[in-house]
Amino acid sequence: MSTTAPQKFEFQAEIKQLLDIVIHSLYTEKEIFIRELVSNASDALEKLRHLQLTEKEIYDDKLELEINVTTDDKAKTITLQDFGVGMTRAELIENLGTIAHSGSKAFLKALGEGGQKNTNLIGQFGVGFYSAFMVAKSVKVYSHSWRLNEPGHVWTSDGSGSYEVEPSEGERRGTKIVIELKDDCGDFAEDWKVKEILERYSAFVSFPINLNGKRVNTIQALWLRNKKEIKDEEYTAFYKFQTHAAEEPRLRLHFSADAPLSINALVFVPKENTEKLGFARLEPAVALYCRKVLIDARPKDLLPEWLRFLKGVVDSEDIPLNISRETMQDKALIDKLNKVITKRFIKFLDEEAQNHPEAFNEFYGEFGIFLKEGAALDFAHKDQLVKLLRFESSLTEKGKTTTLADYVSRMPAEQKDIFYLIGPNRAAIESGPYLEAFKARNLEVLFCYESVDEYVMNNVREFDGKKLTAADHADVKLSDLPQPEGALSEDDVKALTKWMQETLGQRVADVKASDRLVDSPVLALNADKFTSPHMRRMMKAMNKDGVDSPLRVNLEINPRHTIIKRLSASHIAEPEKAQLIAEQLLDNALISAGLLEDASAMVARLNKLLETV
Ligand SMILES: Nc1ncnc2c1ncn2[C@@H]1O[C@H](COP(=O)(O)OP(=O)(O)OP(=O)(O)O)[C@@H](O)[C@H]1O
Repeated sequence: MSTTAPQKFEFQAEIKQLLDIVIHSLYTEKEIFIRELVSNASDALEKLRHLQLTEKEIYDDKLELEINVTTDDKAKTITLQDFGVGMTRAELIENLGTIAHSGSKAFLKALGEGGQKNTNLIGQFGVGFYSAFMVAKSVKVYSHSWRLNEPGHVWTSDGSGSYEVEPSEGERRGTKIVIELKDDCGDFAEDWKVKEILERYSAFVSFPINLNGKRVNTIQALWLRNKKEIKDEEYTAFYKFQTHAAEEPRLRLHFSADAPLSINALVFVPKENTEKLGFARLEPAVALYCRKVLIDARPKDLLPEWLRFLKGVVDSEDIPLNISRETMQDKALIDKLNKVITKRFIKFLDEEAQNHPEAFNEFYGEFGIFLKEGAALDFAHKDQLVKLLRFESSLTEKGKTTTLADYVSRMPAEQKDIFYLIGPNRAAIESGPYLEAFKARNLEVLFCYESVDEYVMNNVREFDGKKLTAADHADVKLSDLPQPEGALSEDDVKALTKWMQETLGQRVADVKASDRLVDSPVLALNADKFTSPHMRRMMKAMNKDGVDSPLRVNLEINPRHTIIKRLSASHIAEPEKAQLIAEQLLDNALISAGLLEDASAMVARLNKLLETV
């Protein structure tokens, strides 16, 4: 048969099935057809660039390697033209009439497994060239191969089961796809609409994209360039473009890997942690690209939750372009990417901590809470993350911090646990009664000021084989100190604690002499093993059930303290005043523990006590 007359072909059965679904699905994100066609155009240009290195004779060789998109809002058409490799007649038939590409095959396979009800699968795969039929009444593909002696052809179809191919005179090299839009898809013939879509999906495509004669993509895909050749200003400009930030980034990591996956990543830590400022929980903002084409701007599982503060781009050639923006089909692949990037980012933080401790500490002050979250919840990375945690301690200056490893290196041989205290700030912890027993025994205590710290410490549980232990926990056993002179006798202590127990009634579970107290008269330890003082405070604040029960504490008294000695001497002779003092001592202990829940009785009591002076 002559090849000059139009020739009609039936689509392969699978393509018919595919087209039927593409056309009839109510898939909402129709706009992705632009991404798919631009991506095909970019591939065709890339292939041509390679051919130019090896081939002497290329048809229409002077053409710019660019993509031109034009819209006609009167005729309701959109046209995408590239000056890439183009297709011969045989290639048009082979590539556009039979099921060639892997995405469509995977789509049909998944469809076969789930039946027709799975038509929404189309959103999960993308179907390359055929996505044009989501919006098209008809599609014309004009193409001229790069080969000199191949004439140009036009491929035409309305997607209903057959297509035609006929010669077309005067074609430039490459491919021009003219889409006559369906009536309800007229938007895609509007310049502003197409501009927005191109900017979103194709901003970094390496060939110029012109829309109605105007260049759309001007930013380079920085992440694919050699980092030695990139200036700081370029990184900053890219960061600002990508994140719409006004400020420079705080830290950046640019890396590539070939195994186990091919990855190019450029991620940034912003200046500020907006969650800390009270803004909403951050959403994932490291976009996933495949060879410069956007796959998903906010992929959910690309990074662990605790890395949600990172911004930037991850590009992997291993990702099939038709993976969806909505649901990542290839979970195993995303998991692999997640592992590689997380591991690399933790290593980067480790290096920062070693090489730029000041910058790291500033970062930690702003974003440390995310590392804590990771240490508590990300089991796979817990061990590495715990090493990055920093705390003030009883041995650091105010504002200076220690690592757990350094703490352990300072531990005396007989110390088994790593001790910590939770409090609103350094002054509160230092002036409280809990620290003094540890100080007297030269035991270092970590200071924790953030509300998540208790949760973190409970989840982390141990470091380097040493248990993390709250220093205000009733179970902590400390070594004996030499008894100073002038303490109450054992009998006096017995009598006083018995009397206090009776006097304070339900408010205390137990009263006993303390081996912890050095300078303070009393100390309250939580009698409830399961709800720490800090947890109780938080639960109260959140109005949680189970904290309505009256608080009961173990009260410890210091038999060497003047107030206690006086109380011992006077409680029989002046029972009324002694009762006021005992109650006030309990309230003082509760204040130090952050457990005083109702201060109203205290004022009246203090006034009464003052009257006795
Ligand atoms: N603009 C173009 N220039 C040259 N060849 C093209 C062009 N568009 C499509 N093709 C050819 O048609 C084939 C089928 O395209 P289609 O978009 O369906 O799948 P694909 O591009 O191979 O796969 P994927 O979309 O997964 O990358 C391509 O492999 C390519 O050979």
